[in-house]
Amino acid sequence: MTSDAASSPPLLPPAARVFVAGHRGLVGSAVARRLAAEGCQVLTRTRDELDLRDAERTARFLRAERPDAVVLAAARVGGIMANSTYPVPFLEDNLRIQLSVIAGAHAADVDRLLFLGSSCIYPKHAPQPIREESLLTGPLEPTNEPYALAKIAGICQVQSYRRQFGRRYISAMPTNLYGPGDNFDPETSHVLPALIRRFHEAKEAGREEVVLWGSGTPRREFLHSDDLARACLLLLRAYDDETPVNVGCGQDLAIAELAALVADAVGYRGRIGWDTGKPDGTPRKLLDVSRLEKLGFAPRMPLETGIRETYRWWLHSGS
Ligand SMILES: NC(=O)C1=CN([C@@H]2O[C@H](COP(=O)(O)OP(=O)(O)OC[C@H]3O[C@@H](n4cnc5c(N)ncnc54)[C@H](OP(=O)(O)O)[C@@H]3O)[C@@H](O)[C@H]2O)C=CC1
Ligand SMILES: C[C@H]1O[C@H](OP(=O)(O)OP(=O)(O)OC[C@H]2O[C@@H](n3cnc4c(=O)[nH]c(N)nc43)[C@H](O)[C@@H]2O)[C@@H](O)[C@@H](O)C1=O
Repeated sequence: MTSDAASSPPLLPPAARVFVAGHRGLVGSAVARRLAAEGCQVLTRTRDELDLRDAERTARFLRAERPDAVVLAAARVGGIMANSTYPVPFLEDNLRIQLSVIAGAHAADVDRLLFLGSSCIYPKHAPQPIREESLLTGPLEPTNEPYALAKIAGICQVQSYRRQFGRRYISAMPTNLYGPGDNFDPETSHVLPALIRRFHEAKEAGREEVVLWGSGTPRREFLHSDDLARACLLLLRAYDDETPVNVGCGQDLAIAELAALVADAVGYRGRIGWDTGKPDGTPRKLLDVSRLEKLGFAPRMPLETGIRETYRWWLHSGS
């Protein structure tokens, strides 16, 4: 599973040049910070400079730059409502980006690539905690099926380049993430930044109730983006197998419990209501992270601290 055989080149050379696709996003920005802190050279392009859905331009860019490795953290991403409202771009943008970047990396003879998937690739009712082996064993959660199918195609693409061409491409499946640089738009974001914003605005306006989506009973696992970035570095350096690797913290909580934590961090003291007309999504999504733990990973950021730091970041970000 791991490979640092003396005969083969290192999976990630010291001071490697790494193209981080999606470097302005939650994940890409954390990965770029981590790579730079560890002495790597980070190569970036904004979406205006290079739309990664454009296969020809992406291939040309990768051939010209020939990085040592690619981290594919560019994607069409969003919370439960964005996924269910815009299924077409969640399917098509992600398929296009993956086709451009993964095929383009191979054509440019880039031998190392990390593809970021998501825990939503697993069946809606997968046994908990979810092992990597649960992939393709049951029906998906309908609210994010197009996105999940695109991500499953990405995993298959990575595995196919390994099998047919011997490429050292790998996939990581992160749990729900949060941190600085997240999307705080109340309609399209994930739950944690949405709650920070909703509670903050209610506190500022002196409102007595905030109504959240769904029943509050679904359970989710949250990992800080800096912890994810450390996991990505570990995988780039030490993992070389076709099985995707789950990335999480190994603990989950109900959305109602998360709401209480966020309200406390923000200082909102009013009531919390639930709009059960809004979707709950998957009832539970807790990853089995034993594969990653065997490589030496342990998360560092406690959820309460991470929420407080992310709230502070957002207050000062002006976003
Ligand atoms: N956030 C989460 O909770 C989770 C995320 N993941 C995975 O992590 C990865 C990154 O997600 P995250 O950082 O949260 O997402 P963000 O939305 O924060 O960032 C996505 C990045 O992709 C870029 N991008 C999107 N479309 C294009 C395009 N056509 N051409 C070039 N760049 C593009 C965006 O550019 P721009 O800045 O210009 O918009 C942005 O920098 C995704 O693969 C996602 O599936 C997995 C599990 C959970
Ligand atoms: C990472 C993952 O993210 C998405 O899946 P999700 O985990 O269901 O995402 P979410 O963060 O949007 O919601 C989590 C829970 O929280 C509840 N909830 C309450 N109040 C708000 C609220 O105000 N906003 C949001 N977004 N959710 C809320 C919401 O009803 C749900 O029960 C996937 O589409 C997929 O893209 C994916 O991979």
